[in-house]
Amino acid sequence: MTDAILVLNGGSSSLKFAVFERRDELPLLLRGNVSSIGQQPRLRVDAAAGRSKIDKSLGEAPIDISTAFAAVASVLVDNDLPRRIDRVGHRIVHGGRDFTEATLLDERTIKALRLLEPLAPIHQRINLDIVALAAELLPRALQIGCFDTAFHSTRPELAKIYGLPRALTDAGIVSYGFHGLSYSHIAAKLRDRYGARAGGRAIVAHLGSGASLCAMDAGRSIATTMGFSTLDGLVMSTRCGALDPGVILHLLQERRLSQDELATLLYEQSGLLGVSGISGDMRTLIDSDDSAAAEAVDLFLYRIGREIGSLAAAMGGLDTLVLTAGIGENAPLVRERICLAAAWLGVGLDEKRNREGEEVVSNATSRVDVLVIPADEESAVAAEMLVLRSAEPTAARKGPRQLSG
Ligand SMILES: Nc1ncnc2c1ncn2[C@@H]1O[C@H](COP(=O)(O)OP(=O)(O)O)[C@@H](O)[C@H]1O
Ligand SMILES: CC(=O)OP(=O)(O)O
Ligand SMILES: [Mg+2]
Repeated sequence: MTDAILVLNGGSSSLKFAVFERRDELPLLLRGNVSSIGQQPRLRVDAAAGRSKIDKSLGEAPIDISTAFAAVASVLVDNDLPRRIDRVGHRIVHGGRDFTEATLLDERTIKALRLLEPLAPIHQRINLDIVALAAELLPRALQIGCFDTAFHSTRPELAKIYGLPRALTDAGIVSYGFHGLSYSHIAAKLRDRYGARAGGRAIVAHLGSGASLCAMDAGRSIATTMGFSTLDGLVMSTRCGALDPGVILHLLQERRLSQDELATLLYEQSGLLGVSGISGDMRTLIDSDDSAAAEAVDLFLYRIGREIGSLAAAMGGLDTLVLTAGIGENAPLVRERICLAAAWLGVGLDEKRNREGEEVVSNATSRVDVLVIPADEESAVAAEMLVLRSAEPTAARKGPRQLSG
């Protein structure tokens, strides 16, 4: 019997996976992840009905995506799941202009998505390599892509265009925004809690290895800190975040960096890692006594504080603040400092609730509800796959446009 959906979510430091029964309520069969892929990888599998939890090291050295996938595949096999899976849903980070809904990943679509690799170099290739690995393991299953960029396609035009000549905007050099599957899951949770207004004017902080903020009005994206590529906005684990474009010109013209050197610098050697010189992992930095580690954490938080002000301005106020993803869910200190930075907007934190990891962490006098909601891109992907009416995707029928000059 084939009745299950496998979801695969390749992030910049992890490969997360979940298996759901293909029914409206999406009962969860199994969930887990390989984390810290570039450092000291670990495999974790949550306990599902009648099965025991796994939490084990995969060695001291970084691993590549096929090794991480092999660990996931062996968990699926051990649980006798491959014979039940007939659809695999993939989180694909960049959908460009054409892919704004769940889409069958046929050869032509994969080719179009490969063209977007330079705009998300530490994700897109890996996401598409995962599609190939999954097709090898489950040759009879449909492979379906769900896109991080799609959720932000509803933003007003002014939130998308840059102050560049019109021809470049027309060629697709616009802001796309990312982490949309995480935001769409949070929007669904806010609707469950508050009804159709979904917490009114909300800022959601997705703080993982990659980090961004999204301003949502009634559950729809109004603005977000990431843009054309996954470099923009906040300071991240190894990515620089927003940067004066003059710095890029300087590095090219005066320092004579090659294109590859520049991409490596901005995507892999900057952010928390570059500023601290120690690590891109927030846990390590919080535990460190080194002043450079403290400065990296300070910069991360300073930029979040400023961007919260900017996004609140875009919505004309703030009713709800949500913290999510690896750092947002697990670092009470980070939550405390974000709430302090947003106190002028009426945010008040209940320190005890925050330390104890409650879902609502705002205090009784706070004008803004502050919530901690676990990121669940896997459920968002599974939900999109359920509503996929036809296996033939609109975007692929239209024929994808390329980003071109
Ligand atoms: N207890 C913790 N305290 C601080 N940071 C944490 C904690 N647990 C996880 N993190 C951080 O979360 C980040 C990874 O988040 P995650 O959302 O899993 O990343 P991604 O999906 O981008 O691979 C890492 O920087 C890690 O240090
Ligand atoms: C888009 C992005 O940065 O994703 P992640 O945080 O999973 O690396
Ligand atoms: Mg992630």
